[in-house]
Parts: sequence; structure tokens; C-alpha cells
Amino acid sequence: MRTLTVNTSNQCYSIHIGRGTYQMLPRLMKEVGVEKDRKLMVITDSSVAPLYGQSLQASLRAEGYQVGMTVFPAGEESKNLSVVERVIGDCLQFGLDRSSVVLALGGGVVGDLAGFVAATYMRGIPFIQLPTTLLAHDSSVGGKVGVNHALGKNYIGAFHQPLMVVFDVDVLRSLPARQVHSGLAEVAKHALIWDVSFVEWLEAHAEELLALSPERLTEAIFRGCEVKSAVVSQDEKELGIRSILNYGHTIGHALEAVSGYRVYTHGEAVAIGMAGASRLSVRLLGAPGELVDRTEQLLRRLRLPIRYAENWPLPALLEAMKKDKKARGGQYTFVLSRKLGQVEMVRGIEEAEIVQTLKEISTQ
Ligand SMILES: O=C(O)C(=O)C[C@@H](O)[C@H](O)[C@H](O)COP(=O)(O)O
Ligand SMILES: [Zn+2]
Repeated sequence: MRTLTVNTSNQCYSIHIGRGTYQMLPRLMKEVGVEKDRKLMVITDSSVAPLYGQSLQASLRAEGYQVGMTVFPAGEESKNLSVVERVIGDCLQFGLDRSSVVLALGGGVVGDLAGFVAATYMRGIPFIQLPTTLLAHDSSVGGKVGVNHALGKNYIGAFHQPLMVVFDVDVLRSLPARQVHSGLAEVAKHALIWDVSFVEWLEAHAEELLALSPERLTEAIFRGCEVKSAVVSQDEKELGIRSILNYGHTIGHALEAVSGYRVYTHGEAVAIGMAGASRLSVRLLGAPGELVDRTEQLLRRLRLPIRYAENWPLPALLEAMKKDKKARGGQYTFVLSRKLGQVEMVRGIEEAEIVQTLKEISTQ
């Protein structure tokens, strides 16, 4: 098992990554002070519950914990306030109090929703992230929790750091290929924004990652979390540098929103967004053309799309980008790259530049 730490101004927590880590959960919980007198609530979805929910609940009960579980329908469509309200109802029914702990067992949607429940239940209780997808190596770290609003992604949320994150790499073996690819997009993002040697490592080991080699996956998650942890430890609430973790997300979130979250996985949308951002970077920041080639080749190698084929209405895409959380005063705001491994936030981008970029990354 490999462990690293996130150090925010008021909380320090560990990320444990390895094989069979769920078996170590009782010991790890003890280490963070979660003793048996504290009630636990597993929050998970309909895909994960039959695979790991019941067994997790049973193993913690066997250790003497009182454990409840609530399950909501799998999918981004569930990431909304009415599901939050229902889940909070289940927590109340089970008798969670302020000393209780939420266990978020699942992918990004579960982590974000369960984290939001933990952030708001009785004004905030602790939670532990148990990510079951590769994508969640990103979303489970850093404390961004929340749900979607009809007008856009993650518009309702909070910063609420977990007590710890426990990643069991064996669990990834049950993931459908498309979910693996989606997670690799966020891994690639961490490399592209921060670390050229990580880009080179991904280029060299793409096939082994796609074949779900546990050692390579552990390394990829560890290195991705290293980047995330370094950034979040400097800027927990996205007042500055943390915005670089949003590379590819201005276009990505817009694509997700206009398509009603039903066409692209988050990672696919972000991959197309990074292809777009690399092109804008060459035009606006004078980044070398190599940036586009390396970015697009890496994403292709990881079986990710770099173009969108559907004819989404341009005004809707532009409107969604104007409402991006990074934007101020309705100015288009993107994270762009000066060179491979180095990015920054750029405000006030001309609409014509974005329209041109969207043309280049659309196959219509
Ligand atoms: O942790 C961050 O900060 C990120 O931006 C990571 C993103 O990959 C993640 O998708 C995040 O949930 C997006 O946040 P948002 O504030 O753009 O909704
Ligand atoms: Zn993301």
C-alpha cells in the first residue's frame, strides 16, 4: 500500500492506494479516530451496492460497528438536490448524529453527492472517500463536493475535506472499459498540467494501464494524487492556483451540460476539452505546436475522444462556458498551457477564438 498526504490549512489527511485496502479499513479507521461507538452510513449507488456495498457493510458489522446503507440509482442524473434530500432522510432514519461518519463508496457521482450530504447534514459531519473508479482518484481528493443544477454542473456544493481516502486498486478490475478510459483522462490531465516526466511515463505505459495492470494503476493513481495534493494543499478553496485542476473543463463541462450528461462520460468531455485548450494555448499563449500533437496523441492512446461529432448548438455551448465557475463578469475563462506541464488561468478570451477552436475540435 502507498500513502500520501493532503495538507490543507485546517485539515491533514491521508490517501491510501493499493490492493486489498478495504480489508484494512477497520485499522485505518481506528488510526483516524473512528471508534466503534460512532455510527457509520455507507452511501452508494445501484451499480456499486451489489458488488461491494453489502460486503463492506457486513465486514464492518463483524468488527462491531453499527452500519447503515443507502443506495441511489447509478448515473449523473442522480446528482441533484432531490436525491440529496432523500439520502439525508435515510441518515436521519438511521439515527446519524454529529459524531457519525459517512462512507462514500463509489465513483465520482457518489463521492460528490455523499460528500455534499456529509458537508450539510446537521451542518457537517466527517466522511471517508472509498472511490471505486479510476476517475474518482481525482474527485475523491480535495474536498470539492456537490450536485448539479438544471443550468449546469456542480453549481451547488461546498468544500468539505474527507477524513481519509482509501483506494482499493483490485476494485478497478470490475470497471467497464469506457469507465477506465474516462478515469485516464483525469490522470492525463494531472500529467499535462504539472509534470512532463509523468506525461512520458503515461506514453510509455498506456497499454499496461489499459490492461489494468495493478502495479501500473497504483503508480498512475499515486502520481495523479501527488499532483492533486500539491495543488490543493496550496489553495484549498480555489482562490488561485487550484483553478489549474480545471484544465479541459471549460469546454468539457459545457459539452456535458448541453448533452444532458447522457452522451459523454466526464473524462471523455474533459479529453475533448483538453484538445481544445491545447489549440487555444498555441494561438493565444504562443505555446509550441508540439503541445497539441503530444496532448492529442496521448489522449488517443488512452482511447479517449479528442473531437465531438454531434452538432450541439453553438449559442448553448458558449452560454454554458460563460457560466463556468472560473468566469468573472461573464468573461470567457480558460486554463491554458504555455508548454507541456505548465498551465495558467487566462481571462477575457475573445468569443471568435473559442468559436474557431470549437470548429477545429468538431467533426461536423
Ligand atoms: O479539484 C478540482 O479543483 C477540479 O477542478 C477537479 C476536476 O477534475 C473535477 O471535475 C471538479 O469536480 C470540477 O470542479 P468544478 O468546480 O469545475 O465544478
Ligand atoms: Zn474533472
